[in-house]
Amino acid sequence: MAQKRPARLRGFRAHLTLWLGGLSLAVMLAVGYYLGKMATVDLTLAQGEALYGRAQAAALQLSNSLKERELEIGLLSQAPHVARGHWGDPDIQASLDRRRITRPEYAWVAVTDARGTVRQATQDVLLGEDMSSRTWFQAGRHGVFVGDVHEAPELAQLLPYEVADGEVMRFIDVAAPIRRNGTLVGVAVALVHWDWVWQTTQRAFAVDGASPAAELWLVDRDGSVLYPSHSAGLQVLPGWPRTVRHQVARWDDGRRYLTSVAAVPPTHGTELGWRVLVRQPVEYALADTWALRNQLIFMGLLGALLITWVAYRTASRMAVPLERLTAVARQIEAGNHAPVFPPPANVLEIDRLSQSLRSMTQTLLAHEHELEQKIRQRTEALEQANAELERRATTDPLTGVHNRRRLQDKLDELMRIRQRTGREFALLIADVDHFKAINDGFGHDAGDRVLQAFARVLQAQTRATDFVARYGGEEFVVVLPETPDLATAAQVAEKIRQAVAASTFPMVQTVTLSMGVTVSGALDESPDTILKRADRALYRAKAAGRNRVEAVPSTDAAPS
Ligand SMILES: Nc1nc2c(ncn2[C@@H]2O[C@H](COP(=O)(O)OP(=O)(O)OP(=O)(O)O)[C@@H](O)[C@H]2O)c(=O)[nH]1
Repeated sequence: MAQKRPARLRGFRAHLTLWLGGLSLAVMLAVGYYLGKMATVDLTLAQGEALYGRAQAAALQLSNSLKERELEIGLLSQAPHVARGHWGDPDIQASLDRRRITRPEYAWVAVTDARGTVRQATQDVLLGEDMSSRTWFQAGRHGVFVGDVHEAPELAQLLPYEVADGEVMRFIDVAAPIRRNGTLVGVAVALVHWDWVWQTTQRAFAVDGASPAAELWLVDRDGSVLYPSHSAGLQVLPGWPRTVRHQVARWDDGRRYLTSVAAVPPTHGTELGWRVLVRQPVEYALADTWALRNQLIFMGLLGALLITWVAYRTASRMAVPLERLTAVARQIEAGNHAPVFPPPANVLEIDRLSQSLRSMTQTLLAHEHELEQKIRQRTEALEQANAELERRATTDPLTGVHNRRRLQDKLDELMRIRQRTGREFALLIADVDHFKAINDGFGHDAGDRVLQAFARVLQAQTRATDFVARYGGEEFVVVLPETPDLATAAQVAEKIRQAVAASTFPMVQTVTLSMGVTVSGALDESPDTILKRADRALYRAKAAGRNRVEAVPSTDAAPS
């Protein structure tokens, strides 16, 4: 089954940094977002109120401007020389002209009689014309009147006045009744250049440039644009609630504007129902708000970065001693029994870990040392046991000399050496004479003791490099590896024979032996042929009367 791959391991440092960094980023962004939202709402409200204030100021300015005109025409209508109703009076003409000249907003100032015929007029425009059907006349007979803005093409041709390119000359009618002793004798009227009134209003609006890119519009009671004239007639405030002072609205051009609407206060005589509308693109209106929001986001990110950095530093402070401890643990793992532990980290848990690792190492090392001791002791015991086993496996238990199995191995080894080096060796078979009689006469134990003493004599008479083994019963084999010469071998055998004959044995006192001697030769294929040859020589010695040595050369072929 395929093993699941382990997840990629991250260091303590990376873990702590990632977690704290991520957490602080999330918290900072959440707090920043919340604060930003609050600030945005408050600032947007404040901007809206400011814009509304400006719209209101403009509306007031407009209203005041109209009221001034209203007052002026009202005063004109009440002037004694006008109220007398003597329409030929040159003072009336002078009054009219004075107003037009001193106040450029007046396009035309006139007085009519009670029937609506123009009796005096600046520049004699429309003099003698019947104005009884005009709204201003109808309304002006009953009281002071300010009319809506209107165009007057026939008058525009007669009146010299500069208007901006693309603009149409438009006017506001201001009229007031002329009464003498309470009886209507006529109507005083002035056509005020709307353009002038509106520009005055606009100048007041833009006087300090506090609202960049803001536009001032005038809207009538139905929501149709009165000014600027390029948008005249446009419906701009469908569904604008009366109670709402300002709001961010998307306009027909697709842009979003902070928009504010203020009602133009009524004049003394007329409730025009106009409203001043101010709109400012949100990128200008809310620039401060957005800047604050960006600052908050920036501060949040900066804060998160700072916390991440602190987290990284803190994690490093803790990770470094941990990494050092890990290195120490690796040294111990690699067999270093005396690792150098790092200095205290001044962090309780890490120092405790270091202390634990140190004492654990000492305990482990003590155990390891103890284990090594035990292993060494056991190994020694095992080696001794093995040696003892080996000794027992290769030693004759009665006499202590090599046994027949060991003899076989020795002969095999010598045969291999002979094959490789050509070095020959001698082999002697010694047999106690009449041993049966000893057993029979003195008992089996006595026979054993004789055999032990016999083996000791054999060993005493041979060199350390020679090899003595019990071949079986009372037969022993002596191998002389460094004696390739038959005569020398026979001399050694003779020496042994004499030594045995001269020795005193337990119980039986004297013992003799017979020996067969031979040396290995080129024709010998196995140890067996050599043993058989020596045995033949022994047989000869026995046959020749015992207590003697018989030697057979290597070339002596076995009888077929
Ligand atoms: N005590 C004792 N006797 C043994 C041991 N091994 C063999 N014998 C005896 O040795 C005797 C050997 O007798 P034989 O083979 O007849 O030879 P011998 O009596 O020595 O006669 P020759 O060799 O002809 O001189 C036998 O009686 C065996 O029982 C042994 O380990 N201990």
